[in-house]
Amino acid sequence: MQPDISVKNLNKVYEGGFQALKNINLEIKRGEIFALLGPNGAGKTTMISIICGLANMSSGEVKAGGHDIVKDYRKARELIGLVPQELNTDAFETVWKAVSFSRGLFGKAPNPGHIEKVLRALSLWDKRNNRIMTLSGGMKRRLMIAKALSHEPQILFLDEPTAGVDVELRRDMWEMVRKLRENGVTIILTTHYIEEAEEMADRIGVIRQGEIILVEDKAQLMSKLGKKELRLQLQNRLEQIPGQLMLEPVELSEDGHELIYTFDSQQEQAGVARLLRTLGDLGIDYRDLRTRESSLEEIFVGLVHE
Ligand SMILES: Nc1ncnc2c1ncn2[C@@H]1O[C@H](COP(=O)(O)OP(=O)(O)OP(=O)(O)O)[C@@H](O)[C@H]1O
Repeated sequence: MQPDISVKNLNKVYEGGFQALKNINLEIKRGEIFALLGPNGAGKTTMISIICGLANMSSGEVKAGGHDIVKDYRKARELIGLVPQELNTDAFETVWKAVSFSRGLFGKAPNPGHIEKVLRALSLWDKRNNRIMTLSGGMKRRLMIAKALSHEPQILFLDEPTAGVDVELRRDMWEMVRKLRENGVTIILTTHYIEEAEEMADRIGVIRQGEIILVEDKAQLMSKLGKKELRLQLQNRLEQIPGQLMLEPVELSEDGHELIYTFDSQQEQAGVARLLRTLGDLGIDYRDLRTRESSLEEIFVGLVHE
């Protein structure tokens, strides 16, 4: 199946000469949730703006649903909904009008049935006659999504959908995004919140200083780059790591009561067996043994600081 979004050799050089995107290549599959993760200023918004037709690329080729976003602008744009970081709608407008108007911008015939469905799905139906200025912050966020869905897009971009949102609303948003995906919408979200990518994404792309440094299935990423840690609580305090363990990836806790052994998730368990055997040979007893896997956050921090 052709990808919903295909980006080839995309470059963006801003006026003044700053290169915000460097030869980006990326394909987004139909029906997936793709999280684009990167630190401040990495180029996430720039990339989304180009794909959504709000900014020009310097070179490269981008297609949405097979349509070139420059040569076949209208067809490509019709397929895409964008939830920007900030709401840009007249505060005096009503919810119903704002969402209906958004649909009209795409040249689509009015469809009150669809607008009603979207507003109900986003729990905004009761507020349809309210002016936007009377909505709470969370409702305004949902309104932005409603506007983006007004023209029935196949692909939805969410630019930091939960920045500054409380935990409860964040969970609601996640739930909503999942429902959209169930209905066949392809979703690309940018986020600073690694927790969000971990919770939601099927695949993750990491962008750093304008370059995509990795694209991977979430599960594979976590098993490939994740580390495991084995902590042994010692029966008796150690002054230092015994010579026999010097070549192993072992650390001694500051108080001397714990040995910490770190290994790659993918690595076979042979190292652990060897460690435990050596401890047995040395007569070092332990009371307790715990393992821990690194979170996506640790993987991400490791990646962007490499
Ligand atoms: N209009 C512009 N002119 C010049 N440089 C720009 C312009 N817009 C963005 N940049 C620069 O391009 C880089 C990427 O910015 P962008 O907003 O795409 O990053 P981001 O990953 O979305 O960051 P954040 O997470 O902070 O939103 C930054 O260094 C930024 O200063």
